[in-house]
Amino acid sequence: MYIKICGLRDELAARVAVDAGADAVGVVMSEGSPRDASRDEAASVVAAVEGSGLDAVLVVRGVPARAAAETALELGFDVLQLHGPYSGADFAAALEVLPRVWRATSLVAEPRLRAGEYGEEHLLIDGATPGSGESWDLAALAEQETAARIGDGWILAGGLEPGNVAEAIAAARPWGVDVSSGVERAPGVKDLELIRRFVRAARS
Ligand SMILES: O=C(O)c1ccccc1NCC(=O)[C@H](O)[C@H](O)COP(=O)(O)O
Repeated sequence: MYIKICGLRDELAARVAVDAGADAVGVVMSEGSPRDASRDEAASVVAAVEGSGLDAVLVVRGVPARAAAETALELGFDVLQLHGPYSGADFAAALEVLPRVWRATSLVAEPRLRAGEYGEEHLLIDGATPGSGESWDLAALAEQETAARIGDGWILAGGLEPGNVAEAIAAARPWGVDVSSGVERAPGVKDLELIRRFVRAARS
């Protein structure tokens, strides 16, 4: 199970994610988010995971795709996660700059989702409001027709936490999981022990 800890802004939390056995760390650069990171904060997270084998993922919403990819490249990120209503053309533009781009959206916004439709490396299926910590109904993902249409290699997000991630994995059968609010003690403030517990629970 591939595990991404999202919304990091400091070196210590990034090192804890590495030591806990996560596969990726995410940095959100999105105005209005309680996790909106400065360039310096983003660079410190990238530096903390460099050489560890973890993917450093830049998460943006509402930023033009090519500009976001250029920022990801400049700051040393491995992956760009375009979150929200980006088009196939936006993905093509980002992919000209960076070879690894993920698409993040929800079944509410895009009921007919298919992994890889926009040339993305991975599809992240989130709840309706990214970074809200709100759980959503995973029943649709378990339906055979929907699961077959979506395909493989997708990441589940939205309202996950140490106490529910194992059950969510069993119900939805994703390739990976992503968490932000569920490993925080306040919006935007990561709890190091919850990061460790989340990774353990997702691997259990
Ligand atoms: O986390 C944010 O504040 C955010 C803001 C704008 C766009 C995306 C954002 N987060 C993206 C993520 O990948 C989150 O980890 C994902 O939505 C899950 O969040 P949560 O329900 O809090 O675990």
